[in-house]
Amino acid sequence: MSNDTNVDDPPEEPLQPPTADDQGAGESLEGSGDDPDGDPADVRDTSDSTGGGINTNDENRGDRSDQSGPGDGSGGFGEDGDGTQTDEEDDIETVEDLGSSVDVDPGVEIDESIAEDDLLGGLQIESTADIEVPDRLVDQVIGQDEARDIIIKAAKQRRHVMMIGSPGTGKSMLAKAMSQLLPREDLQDVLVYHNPDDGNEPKVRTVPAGKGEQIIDAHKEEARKRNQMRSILMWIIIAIVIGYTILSGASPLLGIIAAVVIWLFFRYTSRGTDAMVPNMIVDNSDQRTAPFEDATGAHAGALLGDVRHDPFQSGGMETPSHDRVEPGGIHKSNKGVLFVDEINTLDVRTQQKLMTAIQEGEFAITGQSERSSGAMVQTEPVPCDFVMVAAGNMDAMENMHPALRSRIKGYGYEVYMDDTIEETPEMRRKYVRFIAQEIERDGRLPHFNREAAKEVILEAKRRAGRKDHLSLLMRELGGLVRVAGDIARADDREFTNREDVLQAKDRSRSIEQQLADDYIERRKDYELQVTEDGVEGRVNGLAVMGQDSGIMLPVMAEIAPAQGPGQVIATGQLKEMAEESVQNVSAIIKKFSDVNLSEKDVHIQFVQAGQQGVDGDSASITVATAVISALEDIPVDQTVAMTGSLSVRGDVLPVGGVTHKIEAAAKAGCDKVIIPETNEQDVMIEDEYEDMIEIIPCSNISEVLEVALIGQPEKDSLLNRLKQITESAFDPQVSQTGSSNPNPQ
Ligand SMILES: Nc1ncnc2c1ncn2[C@@H]1O[C@H](COP(=O)(O)OP(=O)(O)OP(=O)(O)O)[C@@H](O)[C@H]1O
Repeated sequence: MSNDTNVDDPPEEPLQPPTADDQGAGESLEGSGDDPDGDPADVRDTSDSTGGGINTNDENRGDRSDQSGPGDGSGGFGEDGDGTQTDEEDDIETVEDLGSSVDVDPGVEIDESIAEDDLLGGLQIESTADIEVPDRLVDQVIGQDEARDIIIKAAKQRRHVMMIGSPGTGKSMLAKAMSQLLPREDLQDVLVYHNPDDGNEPKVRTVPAGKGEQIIDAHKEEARKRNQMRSILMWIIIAIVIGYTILSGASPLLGIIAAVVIWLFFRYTSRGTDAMVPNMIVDNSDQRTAPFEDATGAHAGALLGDVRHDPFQSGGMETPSHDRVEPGGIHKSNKGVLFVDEINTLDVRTQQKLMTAIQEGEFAITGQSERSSGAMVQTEPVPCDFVMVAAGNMDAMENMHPALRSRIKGYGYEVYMDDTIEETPEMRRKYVRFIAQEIERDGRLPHFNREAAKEVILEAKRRAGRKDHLSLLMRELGGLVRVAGDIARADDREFTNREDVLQAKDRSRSIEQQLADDYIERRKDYELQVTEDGVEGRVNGLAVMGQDSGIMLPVMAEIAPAQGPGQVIATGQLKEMAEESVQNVSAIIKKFSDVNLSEKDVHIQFVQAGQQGVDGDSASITVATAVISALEDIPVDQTVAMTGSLSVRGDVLPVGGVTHKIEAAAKAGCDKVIIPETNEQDVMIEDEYEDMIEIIPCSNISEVLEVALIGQPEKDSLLNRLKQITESAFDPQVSQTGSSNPNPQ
């Protein structure tokens, strides 16, 4: 390997491991500004022995073996907000130093005596403008302590991470934060050179970040000088030829033709000089942090690199192959973070290639389209020593290539993102800081006054759907902050106030919520809504659409003698759920009724429901009530709505989204709503609905029927029979001794 790099010659023997000499000044170019005679052809590197050289790819490959051992982190993280390293943070050595999740800045006064009950956690502020936003992204993350710790640890150890969880919980934010934690000094520029031996296999070289530009400039300057010299030479030759033609008395036309031929010759051959300028495919000169590449939904070319098609291909008009090389996300994220959301959407071949790239730490670039001239070209391996952060929901994990998953697992961490977090005064304070963060990020919104901030936190509580918890679906909460801020901004107000937040809540209704409201309106038009009368076999069920919209879905049941073996006949895609509900309730029916369900056809209809309306088995007490009502000919109170899951023993089990369901029942005009007793603590309905509806928690099916059925004495008789069987079912003594079973085997 030559020790001097002339700009005309790409470094040779690219795949030999560098010697100590190679790594030093030998093959490097220094900035032309330092060159005393200004000649780029002999520029030299003066940087230290590890930083300055043009690197062969083996240096990158060497890094990979380090990855298999634990604790091989390159350390050196701890940056200011711009991601640049600061001296005092260079001392940080343990994950714990970085891992402790920050509260609001210590300068803000906190009244601890009221913190417990105050929605702002005791913060003594006028508005969110008093809160300072931390510089580093990792410190801005609210909740997700485990994911945050793992990101910090993985950055130190250069491990891959898989984050699974709901959208908008901070997965890409954490991946970006990770790139700020990786050391910046490892960054490299990647240059692709023309290969004079094989035009279809361009050479690849890496240099420390920022050097690439100097090399390109030096090559361009050299090419410019050569072209200048050639031009002078050309004009001299043309002048001689024309002079000779004139002096020899030959036709001037002959002289002009000779001049044109000479000009064409020089022009044609000058292309070779331009081809010597390398193509910098990765330029990290301006990177203030390690690179972060979001390859979500990228096609193969964008992820793995590509070589552009050349329509001319030969005859001197073609673009040299090294100039047509385009890097992929895997190359641009070299020494940084490659973030891929919904990784299962990448096709299998691309996932396999990604796996190879992870394993090798380098990946040659070739044309991705088989019919393109780019497919003929394949570069030497290009470094792609990235840390991958894969993200998605549970489907993404199940459907991703098993070998790729095992690679991430084997060389990294997996973490599940939380949807809610326990509400503590400190956490409420962080939510106030979140509002300040979102305002700062947007850059135009007015800050929130105390009351507005409280309303946002209240909404986070409501959206959590769980007692003493706050929702961590932060993107949606950020949306509320932005809409409220926009309302205040439109009025040119200094601060966003509570009314703005309330209005924003109404305006930022999700599509599902709008659809649900539309359903309710239409039901009213067609009189499908709540009536005062009792109806046999018809129960007002409740469901959730999307994440935050309740809807009332009546369920109707009809029992008819079966022609053959009895079956459950349900409409549409809810058949499975209906069958399960009937099976659950059949155990109870068998005990209190003489009717043999296996000789009956049970018809169930979810009135006007699409599949999206009902989730899991949350309608099973509704189906059970409808079936029992139809079976016993006892009408159901139509001013009652209900939600709850049912066990085979008749227990009412908890379900999700109770708050939204209760609100939907109130909007639809119901007077009472039955919910599982265990869900009582999760209820956080808006004040406006509180007086509209009575919430009745129930723990077993007889309590549900007690509320829902009307029409004595049939109801009393049914409840008596039911009581006997449920009491014996719940009697621990009976269960323990097994005496309820007359014939124990
Ligand atoms: N835990 C969090 N702390 C602070 N802000 C957050 C958090 N999660 C999300 N955000 C805010 O929401 C925005 C979107 O979050 P992000 O893109 O990280 O979500 P995601 O989980 O990657 O979602 P998706 O899977 O839909 O891409 C962030 O830019 C940030 O403003």
